Amino acid sequence: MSQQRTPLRSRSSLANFSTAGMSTPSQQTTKPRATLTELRRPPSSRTMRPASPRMTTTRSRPSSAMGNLSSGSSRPTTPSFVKQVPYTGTITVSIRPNPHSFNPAHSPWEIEQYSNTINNRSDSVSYSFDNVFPPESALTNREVYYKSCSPIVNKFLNEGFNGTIFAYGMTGSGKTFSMKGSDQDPGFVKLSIDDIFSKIENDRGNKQFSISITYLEIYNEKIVDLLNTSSSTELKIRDDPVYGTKIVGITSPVINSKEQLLSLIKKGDNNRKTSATDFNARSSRSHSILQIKLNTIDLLNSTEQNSTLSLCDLAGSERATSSLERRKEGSYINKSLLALSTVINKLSLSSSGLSSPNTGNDHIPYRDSKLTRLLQPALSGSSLVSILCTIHLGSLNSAHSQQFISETYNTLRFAARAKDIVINVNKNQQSSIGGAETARLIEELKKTIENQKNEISMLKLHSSDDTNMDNSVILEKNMKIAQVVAENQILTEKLEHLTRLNDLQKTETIILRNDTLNDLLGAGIDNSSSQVMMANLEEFYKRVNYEIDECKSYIGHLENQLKITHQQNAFKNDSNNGVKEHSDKHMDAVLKDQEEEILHLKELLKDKDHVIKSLTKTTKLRKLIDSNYNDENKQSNTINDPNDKENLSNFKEFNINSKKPHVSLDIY
Ligand SMILES: Nc1ncnc2c1ncn2[C@@H]1O[C@H](COP(=O)(O)OP(=O)(O)OP(=O)(O)O)[C@@H](O)[C@H]1O
Repeated sequence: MSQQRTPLRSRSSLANFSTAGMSTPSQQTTKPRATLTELRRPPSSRTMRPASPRMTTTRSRPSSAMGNLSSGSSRPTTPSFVKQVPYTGTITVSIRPNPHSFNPAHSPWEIEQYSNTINNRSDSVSYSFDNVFPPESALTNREVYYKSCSPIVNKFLNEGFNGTIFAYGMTGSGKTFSMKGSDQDPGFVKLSIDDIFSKIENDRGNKQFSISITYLEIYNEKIVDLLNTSSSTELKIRDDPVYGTKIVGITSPVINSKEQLLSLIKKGDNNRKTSATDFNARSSRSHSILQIKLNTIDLLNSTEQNSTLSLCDLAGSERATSSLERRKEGSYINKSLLALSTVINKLSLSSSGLSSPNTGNDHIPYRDSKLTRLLQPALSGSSLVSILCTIHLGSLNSAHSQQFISETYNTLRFAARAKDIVINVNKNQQSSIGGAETARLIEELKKTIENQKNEISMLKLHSSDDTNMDNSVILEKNMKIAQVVAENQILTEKLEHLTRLNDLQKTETIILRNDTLNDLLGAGIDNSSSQVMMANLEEFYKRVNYEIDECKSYIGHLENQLKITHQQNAFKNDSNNGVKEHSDKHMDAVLKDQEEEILHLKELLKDKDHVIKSLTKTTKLRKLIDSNYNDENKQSNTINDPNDKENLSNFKEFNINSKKPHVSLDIY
């Protein structure tokens, strides 16, 4: 990717600006707490649709609105994009058999490609999906990607939709083969990155793009940052109004080039836990999620849009294996896949109108596993989704035949339920650069808080029903409630903070800040613009100082809150010994959250200090260059007075020769 860019005029956060705008070397940045621009969109809701006929012997399903690119399919298409927003339709579901475990003479399964159907000969059960690929080794990942994923990647790139692609299936069935691929046959990750960068290349005249990524794995129910495995602290999931959920403290490097992105992913892949199992010599023992966050600035109509593409390679379901460690991993894997299956089942019932809202049965247990919690935004309507289900067609006389048949049935049932889910996806809002969005952001934050409160009530309702449950289950449920309450408390704090910022003058300050900064950095280097630049710089200092004051006051507010929580904690421990243990854990979680918030804010302040220092240095440099070039009478290498000598030493300090610098701002 070329480094030549016109100045960025966006309301990106200061922390982002300092890594991108200042063209520092590629950094692994941990994002600070949400800034104004980060607070964008709460997850949107699912819609109900009329009941679809449940499984009989033959399932004929509507295709997803992403369009079926295969020829010959006669199935109707579900409603597609109506005037761009929202998207109402089904999840794209595709089936891909592993060619190595297929014996056509003995397999109970047969595939009808023209109708995208897979049938079991022994019991005449038949399933239809958006795509059912043939079990051929010659079928490339590119062909599968083109039919099952590229419509979603295109919507992600061109229309600002979030996209989620995940591979699900039994161990050894071909998930990693499809997602990761090989040098000869690149997988979905590489193919979507190719699409992203060719889009950037094509649109570089009219649009500016910035990309950041996160790459994590869920191993034994713990989230591991694949781009920074040195940290021993467990990463936590939080609700987030922009992306639905977010991981606190995960590294999120800004991407400078395709090569850098691919090498980061390679690094992450190498950090992933893999081991040999009974079915796969290099089995993934974790679920991995790669998120590519794209910020697009349309220079023609001065709008900005954010969208996220999530690529997930799930671990495979499996039966008990001989190794103790593999068994332990396997039980975590199976538990989280069961949670995913339950979520999919409930969403499918809800979409079919078969669950009753009043009984509380439509409560979707996203919090039962880290996997479902992370996929929650996607499955609850903030993302277009494509699921690739990989299967073993097997053969009746193979050693693993029974396991293959039952796992393939499980996978197909999962796929069939997923196909029943109707999602109503809003594309991410385009925001005008320079327009005040605070009021809308506040509304969205309020909605998220309200949704959380409903979830808390729902969870409480369920706990009060559970009179026959044993103590450990009740405790676990209570912990879940405490967790949501803690998250809710933090979002409420954030809302208060944002509301305080919503004073018109303060909002303008935030907007102007980035414009000023851009003017400052994007200014030419003649004398008059240098003066403008100096004036801007002074203005900028004032504003940053104002924000620092705001941050300090917020830190003070949080510290106060912390004190109150400490006091309440002490009081509760005195007065309520019966629930002391649980109360302790809950309070600890709240305290830890608040301490993290303070830490983040302090980091933000540090970032700002850093930006001020960099700007001071830049200004000094510009002054030097201006004075050197604008003095036409001066001989280029003659040093006559003390100021010139000082200038020379300053040039040395900056390690430059006295040539006019080329001013360019890169956003990645
Ligand atoms: N469509 C395919 N064409 C050719 N080879 C395949 C295909 N699918 C899978 N394989 C091969 O099968 C083996 C297992 O595949 P892979 O590792 O992708 O399985 P997996 O589903 O990711 O398993 P796990 O859940 O254990 O990680 C690999 O050797 C892979 O190369």
